[in-house]
Amino acid sequence: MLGRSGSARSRHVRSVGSASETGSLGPSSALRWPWPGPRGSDSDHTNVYVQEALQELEYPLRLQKLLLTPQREFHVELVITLDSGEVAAFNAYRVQHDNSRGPFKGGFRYHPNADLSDARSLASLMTWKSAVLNVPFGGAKGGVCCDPSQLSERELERLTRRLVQALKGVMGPLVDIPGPEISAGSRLMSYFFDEMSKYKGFAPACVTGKPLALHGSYGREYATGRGVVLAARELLKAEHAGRLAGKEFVIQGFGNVGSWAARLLHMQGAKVTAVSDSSGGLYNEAGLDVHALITHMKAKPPFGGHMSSFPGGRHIPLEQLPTIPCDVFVPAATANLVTPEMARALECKFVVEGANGPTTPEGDLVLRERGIPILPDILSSGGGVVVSFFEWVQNLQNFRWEEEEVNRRLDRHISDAFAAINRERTQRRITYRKAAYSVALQEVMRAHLNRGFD
Ligand SMILES: NC(=O)C1=CN([C@@H]2O[C@H](COP(=O)(O)OP(=O)(O)OC[C@H]3O[C@@H](n4cnc5c(N)ncnc54)[C@H](O)[C@@H]3O)[C@@H](O)[C@H]2O)C=CC1
Ligand SMILES: O=C(O)CCC(=O)C(=O)O
Repeated sequence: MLGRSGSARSRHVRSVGSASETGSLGPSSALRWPWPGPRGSDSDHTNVYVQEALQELEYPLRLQKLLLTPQREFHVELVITLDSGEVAAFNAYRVQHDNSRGPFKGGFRYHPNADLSDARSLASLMTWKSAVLNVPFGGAKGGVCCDPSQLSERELERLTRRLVQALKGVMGPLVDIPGPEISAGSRLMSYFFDEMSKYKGFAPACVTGKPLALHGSYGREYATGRGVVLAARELLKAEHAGRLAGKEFVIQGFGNVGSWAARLLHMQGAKVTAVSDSSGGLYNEAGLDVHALITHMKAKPPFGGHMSSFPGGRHIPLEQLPTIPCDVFVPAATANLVTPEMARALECKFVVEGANGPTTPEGDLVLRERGIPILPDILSSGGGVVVSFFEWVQNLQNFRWEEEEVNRRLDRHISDAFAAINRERTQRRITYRKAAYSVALQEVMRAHLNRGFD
């Protein structure tokens, strides 16, 4: 019953061209503990947390391996003609980690550092995120290794169409559904949908995060930021720390997730005293006027477009951000920024993770030792995938829900997930992160066991 390491869970890596499914995971006798991750990758922080939670769940080693390794991996080369007429090749990756609970789901990020090792860790994270938030998806993640700031809109479009052409055989509404991620917003999702439609017919459910005008859902654009706010609300309640109104927040990262979280917190009466983006930070002890800041950031230079020219706050260096006293620190930029050094510098009462993997395992340990509770990414950065699920459901039904309906249901998913994690945490006297992984692992394992292995 347990020995299915060969046929169903195959791994496949290709260097160029379109993807197909072949290959084998190798003999199960090669199992070791602790499992080092595929090809011994040491940058897989998700597996550190998975292994920690697994230690107390007493699953047989062979089943543990299912959870620690991706089901399939694809590496393709995308060749496009640049606007200059030159030809350029870009590497792209898709890792499909687990689909026992539903189709693979997760974004494609366009980033100069996108690589296979990152995609593995993030695909696994998506499996646990979907499970803990009770959406019927598995986990996947992709990356296109490029610097989007150096590519024109037309070049990004060509790259996205090439991506679909390379991976169309292993994606689709009931197989693997991408969504937005770093530097990949609704515009690129539209190209993905349009290109996929050439091969699959009308199938808006093949990708989420599309614009409203093209079968997107109300509420998806701000869903991840909204999820952060809802998760913070539940945390404060559970910790007897009161309500959001009046609380001080410091937010690292001012892109889709950070800026929406800031805006929604501001609307709820919380005080966002400091924010940062990759260029630097901004601080106002009395609370930043978040709406004015967003308007300023959207304006074109010389009237705006940059944090440092915003008149409503003091410009601070990036390293000063964590030292600003606050109730809640929200890392919403990129992975691994909360290192042990930053964890020691933080002057907050709570951390609510808005980014994927913002805290290194070593940073996590420092915060634990300091007694600062952390709400983990698999819960608090999950608003996006929850509303992506709603978008997928609406697309399959060819129907659109009202915005209030979307937001009400998102609130329910986040608060139910928080309650399940908090029960596990208090019963077993463990951290929020360990409790979240424990709940997620049990969900996924139940699915595996119910589906069987023959
Ligand atoms: N967009 C979405 O729906 C979802 C995003 N996430 C995660 O949230 C995080 C942010 O994603 P998005 O907001 O979509 O990306 P984005 O590209 O819109 O924004 C990223 C922001 O982080 C800033 N940043 C980069 N390095 C920084 C540093 N060292 N210090 C301070 N700020 C820095 C950038 O300047 C930018 O403001 C990522 O980890 C992503 O994986 C997670 C779930 C869904
Ligand atoms: O909506 C989606 O599928 C993207 C979500 C995602 O990649 C994430 O939550 O990290």
